[in-house]
Amino acid sequence: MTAQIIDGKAFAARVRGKVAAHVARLVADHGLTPGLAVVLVGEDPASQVYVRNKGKQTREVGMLSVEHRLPEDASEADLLALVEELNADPKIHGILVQLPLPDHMNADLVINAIDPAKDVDGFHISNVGLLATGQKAMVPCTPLGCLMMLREQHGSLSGMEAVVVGRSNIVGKPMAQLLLGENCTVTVAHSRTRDLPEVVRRADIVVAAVGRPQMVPGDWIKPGATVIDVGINRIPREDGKSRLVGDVEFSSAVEVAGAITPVPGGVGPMTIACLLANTVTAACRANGLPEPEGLTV
Ligand SMILES: NC(=O)C1=CN([C@@H]2O[C@H](COP(=O)(O)OP(=O)(O)OC[C@H]3O[C@@H](n4cnc5c(N)ncnc54)[C@H](OP(=O)(O)O)[C@@H]3O)[C@@H](O)[C@H]2O)C=CC1
Ligand SMILES: Nc1nc(=O)c2c([nH]1)NC[C@@H]1CN(c3ccc(C(=O)N[C@@H](CCC(=O)O)C(=O)O)cc3)C=[N+]21
Repeated sequence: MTAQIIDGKAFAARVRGKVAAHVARLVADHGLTPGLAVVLVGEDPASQVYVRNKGKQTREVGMLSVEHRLPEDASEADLLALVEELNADPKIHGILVQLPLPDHMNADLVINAIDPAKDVDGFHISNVGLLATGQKAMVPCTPLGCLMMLREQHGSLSGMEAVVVGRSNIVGKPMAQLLLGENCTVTVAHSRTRDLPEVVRRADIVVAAVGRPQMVPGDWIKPGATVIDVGINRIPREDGKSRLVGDVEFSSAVEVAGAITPVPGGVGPMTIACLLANTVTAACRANGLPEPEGLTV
C-alpha cells in the first residue's frame, strides 16, 4: 500500500486564509494592522529567497511587512541596536532574525534581545521555558506546522510512539516538547544515537530534522507510520541544475508509511503560514484582544 501524501502547500493556504480573515477583522474592528519585521544579515541566496517569500505572503494576508538588511560585516552592536528599535516600534508585533547569523555574531545574545512578546520564532529563552513547562508561549513555526498536520491526520496523538531525529533548538527540541504535550512517548535521536534504524522502526510518528539528504530509507519506517520530513536539502541533478530533497528517502518511504509529507510542498510552506499565524497571535496578545482560534497550540 502506498502512503497518503500530506499536502502541506494546501494546508498552509488554508492556514493563511484563516490568518487573513482574522487580520481583516482586526483592521475593521480595531484599526489594528499586525506588523512583521524580518531581519537578514548577509547575502546568503537561499535566505534571500526565503525572506522574499515571507514578505510577499505577509502582505497577501493584509499585514504590514518590513524588511531590514544588514551587510555581512555589520557589527553585533548594529544588529542589537536594530532589534531594540523594532522592540520599541508599536507598528511591529513580530520580529524574526533570519538564522544562521555570521560567525562573528552571538546568535543566542541577539535572539534573547528580542522582546519575548514579539518573538514570533519562539526562540527566546522565555518562550523556550514557557513551552517546556506547558505554559502559553510563542511556539516555533516549524514544529507548530508539523503538529498541526499531525493533529489533522490523527486527531488525538495520546500514547503514540514519536521519534524525532535531530535535537536542534529550532526544530528537534521544540518538536519533542510539543509531542510530549500531546502525550506521545517521545524519543529524541541525534548523531550519537546507537542503532538509529531500530529506534526509528518503533515510531508511529517519525519527524526527521537532520539536514542530511534522503538519510532515512523506507526500511527504517514501521508500516503505517506517519512521516514528517522537515529536511530541506539542495542536491545536484543530472542536468547540472539542482533539486530539493528531504531527510527521508521519499521513493522508498512512501511504499511503507501510512502518511508522509513531501519535499518541497510539505513542512516548508507550513512554516511560513505559522509565522504569519504567530504574528497575528502576538498582535492580539499585545492589544489584549482574543486570539484567533485554531492557529496556535
Ligand atoms: N522546512 C522548514 O521549514 C525548515 C527546514 N529546516 C531543515 O531541517 C533540517 C534540520 O535543520 P536544523 O534542525 O536547523 O539542523 P541542525 O544542523 O541544527 O541540527 C541537525 C540535527 O541532526 C542531528 N544529526 C546530524 N547527523 C545525524 C545522523 N547521521 N544521525 C542522526 N542525527 C544526526 C544532529 O545531531 P547532533 O546534535 O548530535 O549534532 C542535530 O541534532 C535541515 O535540512 C534544514 O534545512 C530547518 C528549519 C525549517
Ligand atoms: N529565524 C529563522 N526562522 C526560521 O524559521 C528559519 C530560519 N531562521 N532560517 C532558515 C530556516 C529554513 N526555513 C524554511 C522555511 C520555509 C521553507 C519553504 O517554504 N520551503 C519550500 C520550498 C522553497 C524552495 O523552493 O526553495 C517547500 O518546502 O515547499 C524552507 C525553509 C525557515 N527557517
